[in-house]
Formats: sequence, structure tokens, C-alpha cells
Amino acid sequence: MSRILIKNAHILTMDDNRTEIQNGYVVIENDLITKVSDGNPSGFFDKTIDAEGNIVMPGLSNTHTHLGMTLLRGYADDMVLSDWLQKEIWPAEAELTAEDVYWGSMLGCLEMIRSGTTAFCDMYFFMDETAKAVEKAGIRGCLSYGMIELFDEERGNSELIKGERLVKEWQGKANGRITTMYGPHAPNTCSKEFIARAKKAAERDGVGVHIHVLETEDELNTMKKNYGVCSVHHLDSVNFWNTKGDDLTAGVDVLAAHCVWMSDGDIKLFAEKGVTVSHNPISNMKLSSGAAPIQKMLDAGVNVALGTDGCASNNNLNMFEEMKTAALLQKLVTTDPEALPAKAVVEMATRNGAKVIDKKTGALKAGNKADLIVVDTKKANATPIFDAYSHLVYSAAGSDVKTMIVDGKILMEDYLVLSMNENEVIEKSKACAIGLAKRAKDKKEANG
Ligand SMILES: C[C@H]1O[C@@H](n2cnc3c(N)ncnc32)[C@H](O)[C@@H]1O
Ligand SMILES: [Zn+2]
Repeated sequence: MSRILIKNAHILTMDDNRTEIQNGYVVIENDLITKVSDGNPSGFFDKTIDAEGNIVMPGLSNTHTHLGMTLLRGYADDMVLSDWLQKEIWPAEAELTAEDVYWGSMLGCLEMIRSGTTAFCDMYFFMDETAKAVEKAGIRGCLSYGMIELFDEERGNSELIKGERLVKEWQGKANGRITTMYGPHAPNTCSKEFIARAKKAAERDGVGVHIHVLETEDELNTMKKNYGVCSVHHLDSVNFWNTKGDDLTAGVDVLAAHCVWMSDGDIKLFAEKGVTVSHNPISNMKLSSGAAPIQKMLDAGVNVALGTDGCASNNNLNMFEEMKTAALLQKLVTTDPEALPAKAVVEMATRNGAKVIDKKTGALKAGNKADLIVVDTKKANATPIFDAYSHLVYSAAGSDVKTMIVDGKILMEDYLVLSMNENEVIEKSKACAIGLAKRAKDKKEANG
């Protein structure tokens, strides 16, 4: 058995009581937390980490990513979503290879480790490669193959097979660090019949579903024009939002990314059904998609988590930036400075996201999995700290994350990443990105 002690910590447990402990310690035995307390620890430890008064908290959960897209960081900016996807991103993605996605995913894992994200929910292609990267990097990943049916039944059949294969092969692998979901892309790229089939498969396999919904006003208008209802009600007619399953036995998580154009009725429905929303404020602002009504969702009792979206629309995976932006955006659009206070944002970025990834993460307490970070407070931007939540949201940087433990393993210690060769990942992913961009450009020119 391996025993790790983290001592002299300013602990934010993020448990049900949001207990905050000054001068506390955490004991980790193998992959689990066995004690979180103040006072003096006793016993023998294989490894002691002196937190020196730094903040120790659950690792952050990035609940909406397209990790292989990390290679497309900065590939096409300053465009409207439909043009951006159809004219730039999808043609480039058509040139992706398995090797590209492996190194893009490794790069994404590296960036997440360096900025405090211990777990993420992904939807992309060549997912075996992302799974291999997660296995190697040591973090936690909830992976879905992005199924784009395009209202073509035959294409839908083959997409569903790919989605199923990921679930069958990877669910629970890497000591449970890898989990899976079904990922029907969106209600304006997939028919509701197809999305309903994906949901049924998820219930059968006991895994969740991950979808984009009401990201743009254009989606809302198109759905209303074509079906007479918005995306949320369109999919409610096939029970897509039910988290209990048709037979009310097998509960599955439903993760809805963006949710910018939600009506009050949609919000009420999500609260009743127990849907988790992944709010992606930076991507929504960058693509001018709009501002999701997050304070309203929280008031209605919706479980709202936070995500960065892919690296081509953000353009990074830094959850500290996402936290600050989320808070500022709600204050701006509601003209209410009390909207989305710092503590609520930290809840979104930790425990709320953890609910759809692994229910034994997202809070530091005995019995939970040991997924945590140490945030360095010996910094100018961390002086003084009157309130730890305020510091994390309004002043801290991703690069202040000093040490990370996932599943009881130290992935980064004192700013040194231990689970991969950082230079190799940067060089290999850069070479892949250059090759990918060149193939995409050549193809574009050949097509005139
Ligand atoms: C899984 C699929 O989702 C696409 N994708 C990436 N970003 C977004 C977004 N903001 N909205 C919709 N789709 C997106 C990826 O480019 C991939 O094609
Ligand atoms: Zn997305």
C-alpha cells in the first residue's frame, strides 16, 4: 500500500458543507482519500508533500472538450459558428489521422495537467487515441465518439457502431479513470430518431450521453422553423433528457453543452429531469453565440458545470480563465454584480462537473478518489488572499497550479510533469499540426 500525506494545507474540501480547513492535512492510501482533517497527522507515509499554506482543493472538471482539436488551436478565428465549422474546421478534420489525434490529445492532457484540470468530458474522433493518451497522462477522461448522422440513416448506423465500440472497449479502463458516453453531435446535425437510438444504447450500456444543444440563435430558429419547437422540446418528445431511463431503473447522466438559447420552460425541464449543463462562456463569446442564462439555471436548480470547448474556439484549455469569464459574463448580462459569485463558480468547476464524470470525485473527503491539486499562493497575484474562492476565480492563473494528484498518483510535483516527456509532446504535436494544416491547405487548393 502506498500512503501519501499532504500537510500544512489551506483545504477547500468542496464537500456538501463546503468545509474550509486552515492548516489541514489530507491522507491518501493507494487511489483513495482516507482522511481530511485539521490537527496533526500520525502514522507512516511513503511520501509527504508540504503544502506550505497553499490551497489544496479537488481538481477541476472540464466538462466539454474536443481534445484532438488541440492541434487546431488558432487555425481559424473570428468567424461565425456555421461558417467556421463548415468552411474551415470540418475540412481540416477530414485530414486528421490517428497519430494526429494521439499527439493532440497528449498535448491537451499536458495543458490540462499544467492548469489544474484532473478530469474532462470529450467528444471527438479516433477516440482510441484519446483513450491511450488519457491512460498514459494519468488524468481522468469521460470519452464519447462524436456521432454526426447528417440525417442519413446509413451513415447513422455506422456512426452508432463506432460509438458503441468505444463504450465496449474502454468503459472502466485504466483503473476506472476512463469512462465513456454516447455523443450524438447536436439536434441540428442529427435526427431525433437517431439521437433517441443513441440514448437507448446509453441506457442499455449504463453510460451517459453528451450532446451540443441550443448553442446559437440560428439553431433555435432552424429548429422552430423545421419542427415548430426548440431543440430541447424536440428531444424531450423522445425522452432524451430523462436521466432515469424509460424503465425508471437505469439512471444515466445527460450532459448538454452550451445551452445558450434556453427559454424559462427549457430551464425548468432541465431542472426537473436532472440534466447537467456544460457552460462554455469563452467559446460562446468568441463565436458570438450569446450568453447562457446561468444564474437563472442555478436559481432553478439545474446542475451547471463548466467547460472550455475545443481549442479552436477558445483557444486553450485553461479552466481558471473559464471560471473568471463565467463570473464576469453573468454580471455583465444581468447587470447584477451579485450574479454568479465566486464560490458558485468554483462549485461549477469542481463538484458539479464531477457528478457526470465520477461521483467519487469533485470533493475532498474520506472514501473519495484522490484527485486534487495544490495551488501556489506564494505569488504576487496571490497576495493578499482574503477569500480563497475569490482568489481562485478573480486572480489566480492556471500556471499557479503547482502539484496534481489523480487516482492517488502524482502527475505533477512542484511544476514538474511526471507522467510524460513534456518536450516530446510539444515537438510531436507541433509537427502533427503543421502536417495537418498543410494537407488541409493542399486539399482546399486542389478543390479550387
Ligand atoms: C465533434 C465535432 O464537434 C465539432 N465542434 C467543435 N466545436 C464545436 C462547437 N462549438 N459547436 C459545435 N460543434 C463543434 C468538432 O469540430 C467535431 O467536428
Ligand atoms: Zn463542442
